[in-house]
Amino acid sequence: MTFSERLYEKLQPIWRKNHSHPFVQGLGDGSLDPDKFRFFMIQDYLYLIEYSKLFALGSFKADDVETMGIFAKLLDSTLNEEMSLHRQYAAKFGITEQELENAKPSPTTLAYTHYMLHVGQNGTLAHLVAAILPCMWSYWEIGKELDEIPGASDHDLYGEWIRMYSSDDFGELAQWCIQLLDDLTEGKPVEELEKLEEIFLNTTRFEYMFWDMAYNKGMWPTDD
Ligand SMILES: Cc1ncc(CO)c(N)n1
Repeated sequence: MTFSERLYEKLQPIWRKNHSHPFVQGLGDGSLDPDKFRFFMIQDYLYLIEYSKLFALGSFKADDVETMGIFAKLLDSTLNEEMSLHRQYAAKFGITEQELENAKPSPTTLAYTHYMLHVGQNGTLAHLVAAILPCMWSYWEIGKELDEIPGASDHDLYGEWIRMYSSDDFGELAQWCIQLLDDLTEGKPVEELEKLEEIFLNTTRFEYMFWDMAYNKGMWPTDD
């Protein structure tokens, strides 16, 4: 069993919670309140700005030019392809680019991105990959699962999101990252694997918190 297979098997209970969250279920059956989706896409835009910096860090930490190049491709595809989806949705919701740039992160967006950046800046390349992998892997899995629902990927509001995350292009990047984690953990001592598993678990948990934050439009409880 590879390290990624071990992680996937062990964390299935949390992954199933993510997949069955009412926000995700609402994307699939089209019942999601558009206002919740609007909140989600703004927070996700802010999230991806910070998340993309991890790919720049990955390129810096990589030991070979090929891996550097793929992290550079991940940086480009996130900033210029994945986030173009958010800019298009923002336009649909009448949100200007200025509003998008001026939006403020929720506590969950702040905690999730800062956790990944902390791990990415202070850890090894394997730590960085363990931190970023639940993000792309779980969205690819969720995208494929929703795409199986008849008509879901044709929904006038949520269809484009489902098509993006169920696409072969997005899946290829997720699969590359899965393979990279397995390559980086080959022959590693059990203590190192346990540390990587903890990082992967934490960002898997943050994925659930992000769905929940979006569904409840959770901002700072102390603010009006
Ligand atoms: C919170 C979150 N997780 C994963 C992805 C996939 O890139 C995303 N866009 N946002």
